[in-house]
Amino acid sequence: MIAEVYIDIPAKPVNRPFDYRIPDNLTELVKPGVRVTVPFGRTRRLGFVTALKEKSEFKQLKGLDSVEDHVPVLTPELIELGGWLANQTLCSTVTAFQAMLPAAMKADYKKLIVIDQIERLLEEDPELAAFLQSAKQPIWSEIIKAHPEWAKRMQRAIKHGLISVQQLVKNQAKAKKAAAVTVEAPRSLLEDELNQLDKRSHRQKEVLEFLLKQPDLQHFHETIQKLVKHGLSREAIMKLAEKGLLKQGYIEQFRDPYNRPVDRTQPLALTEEQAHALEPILTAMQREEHKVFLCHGVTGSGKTEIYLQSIQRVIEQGKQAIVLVPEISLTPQMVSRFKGRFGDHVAVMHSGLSRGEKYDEWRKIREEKVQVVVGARSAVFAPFKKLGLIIIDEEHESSYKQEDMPRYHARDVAIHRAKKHHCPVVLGSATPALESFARAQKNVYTLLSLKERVNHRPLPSVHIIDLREELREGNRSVFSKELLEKIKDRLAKQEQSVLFLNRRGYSTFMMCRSCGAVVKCPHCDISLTYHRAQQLLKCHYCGYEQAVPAACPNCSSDAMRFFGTGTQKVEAELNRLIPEARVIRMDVDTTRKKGSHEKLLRRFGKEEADILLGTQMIAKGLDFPKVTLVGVLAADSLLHLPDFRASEKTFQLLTQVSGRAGRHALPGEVVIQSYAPDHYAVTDAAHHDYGAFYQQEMLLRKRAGYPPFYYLVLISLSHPEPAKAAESAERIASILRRKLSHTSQIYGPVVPSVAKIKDRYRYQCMVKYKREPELMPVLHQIMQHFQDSGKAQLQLTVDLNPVTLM
Ligand SMILES: Nc1ncnc2c1ncn2[C@@H]1O[C@H](COP(=O)(O)OP(=O)(O)OP(=O)(O)O)[C@@H](O)[C@H]1O
Ligand SMILES: [Zn+2]
Ligand SMILES: [Zn+2]
Repeated sequence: MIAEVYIDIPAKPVNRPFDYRIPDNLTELVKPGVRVTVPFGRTRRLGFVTALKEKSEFKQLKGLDSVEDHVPVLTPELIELGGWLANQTLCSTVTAFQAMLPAAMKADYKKLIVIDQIERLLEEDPELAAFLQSAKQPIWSEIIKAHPEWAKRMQRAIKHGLISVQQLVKNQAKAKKAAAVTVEAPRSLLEDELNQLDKRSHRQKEVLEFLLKQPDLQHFHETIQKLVKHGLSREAIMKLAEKGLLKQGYIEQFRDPYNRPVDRTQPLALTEEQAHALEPILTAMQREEHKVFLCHGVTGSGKTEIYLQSIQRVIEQGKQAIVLVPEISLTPQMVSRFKGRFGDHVAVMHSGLSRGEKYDEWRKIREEKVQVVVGARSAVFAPFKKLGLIIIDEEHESSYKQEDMPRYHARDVAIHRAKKHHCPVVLGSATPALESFARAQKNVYTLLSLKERVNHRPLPSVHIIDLREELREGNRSVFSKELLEKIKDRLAKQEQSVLFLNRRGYSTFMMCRSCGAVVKCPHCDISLTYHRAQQLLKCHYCGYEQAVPAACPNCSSDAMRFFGTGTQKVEAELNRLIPEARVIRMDVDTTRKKGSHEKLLRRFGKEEADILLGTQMIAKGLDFPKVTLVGVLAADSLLHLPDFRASEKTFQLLTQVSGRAGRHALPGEVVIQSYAPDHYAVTDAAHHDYGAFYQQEMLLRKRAGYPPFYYLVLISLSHPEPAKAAESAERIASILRRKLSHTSQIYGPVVPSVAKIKDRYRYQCMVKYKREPELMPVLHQIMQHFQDSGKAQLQLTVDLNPVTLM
């Protein structure tokens, strides 16, 4: 038999399978979807088997080395999906496969040292020989780490042909195992032993007595750790094992990242609007019909309950469900809503988990130990075999688009998978992406609307404050008089406030007041950010850091000042203005440590603070009953980004943040401070008017020729030499102009707003099109050409439907 294998070659993607002969002893084990180790060139690499066949067109085939998985890690559906993904996003198939699996499954390439001439080695370097012989698996990098001085000696031994180096492909994916015991002997033998033991062996007696009380002795299988917890003696257990009554073995264990009690919840009686929205979803599931629903419901309208009740039905059908949630709203609060309803049927996947934890959650899915996964973007690849439903909450979130290879959008993958499984997709949001709402308008998606909050709770009333006015009246604080009054009022009433600022750090950048120069990163064309805690200026692209300069690097003036407002500065000002208020600050800096995010929110939930001050990460998913005031400190911080989605993002953010207020019995109020108080993104958000915003924004997009009226492709390249970068960019633009139809518009090449990153000069070309049958073939050609022509220095990326143009 012959296996087709996609090989993990990072440098130069080879986008086709290679044929390998399957040795006789492995025929049973090699199946489509397993990972294998194969010889490739002079090395060994990991690969994915995608198909088996009888014959190959090639003659001299190499054989497979070994098989890494007992159970295929890719299902037939995922193998197909990988091919589709590679084609859609112009990446190699292996890259697509890797994106679908937890990181622990990536190969770990190591160099193993093998002794070839032991006698001569013993003579020449007895110390090294002894060491290598005693090591279980002598790995080059590990030895060098422990004994750097041995590098020379090992190199000499290699030169003399005494030892050699072999490429070893290590499988990082390991299940955690715990020592366990089973009962080997029949009940009668245990009883005999119990009677024979003398007094001094009372610890062994305890173990036997415990075992004899077990109802199903034959299938008894328990970890030693658990038995010891029951008060039994480890030594006694071992003694009984030595006697052959018990047998030692292992139990595979799942690390449980959410190992904490959750209160079980019951389905709520639905409101009329909820029932209306749920019904068509259930019908589609019943009929095994693929449909995409757009559930547009105002904040607090109870979308989550609709998700929960449709998942309930999925489980009853014996099928499985995927729930995608944006990374930052994958809070413990969110997770416990699903765990509370479905308990152990839920796996959770997000970036906060360790490698091992992620791998274990993935295995629970693969081994069908759970029916539901709640996770961030990549959970869309959960290897369920009988998908009954895919839900994407906050479907407008830009984090559903992956920003590196493969550049996929989770929405597209979800719809592709759901088609294969004949099941519905539910996209939910209070502020759907313009593209999605437009599709619903055209009946490509089915619109489900929830116009009211649960139990007719009012949406919060919103006040817009004109910051220019405040400044004219001499108020230089980041707080308008009105907002400050309202915060004090909540404090008096013992209610809570949430303050939102779309920035991080103490101040964003450093500028010279004398000449206007901004301190920039020497490797990237971007201003450095001041980090107060370390007193450093840092680059957010490449990590470069430097001390704060005393004088302007441009004109030597000492008038260097920090500009911009960050959460730290606001916190300091709050402490000054309202010293009695207890403030929790949540931003990248205070939530860096694992679990700190959760801890801060728990404290706020327990009312240990009056004010929650934070960045984006507090904009979503939070649901605290005592929050009656939300303040947005600078609504326009997003509005002026060079991005055609700037207004849409501003509208979405303002609506989401406002939605945190008055979600329970107490009515809520929102204060939006802005330098552009008349901008429709601000006023429409204040009026909770998605419809008006949609109309206005669609008009502008149509005029400017942006999505959803046109599709975009962004082709970006970078090169260490500016001239080479420019030349390649010109070539690409001219290929596009020559080969695409004249209905498509080609822009560029242009230098993007960040002109240089990590000492590489950047160029971009953009294609706008409505229908372009030649697009994919031409893009594939361009990728192929620039990869093959040995231009190793050139980096080229193609981004279809980019979420940002920066
Ligand atoms: N049928 C119901 N009866 C009573 N309470 C409900 C019902 N449905 C939802 N709720 C409650 O209403 C609140 C808001 O619901 P939920 O968080 O699901 O809204 P949402 O639409 O997801 O909001 P957002 O878009 O702001 O996240 C929650 O506290 C939830 O428990
Ligand atoms: Zn200067
Ligand atoms: Zn940099």
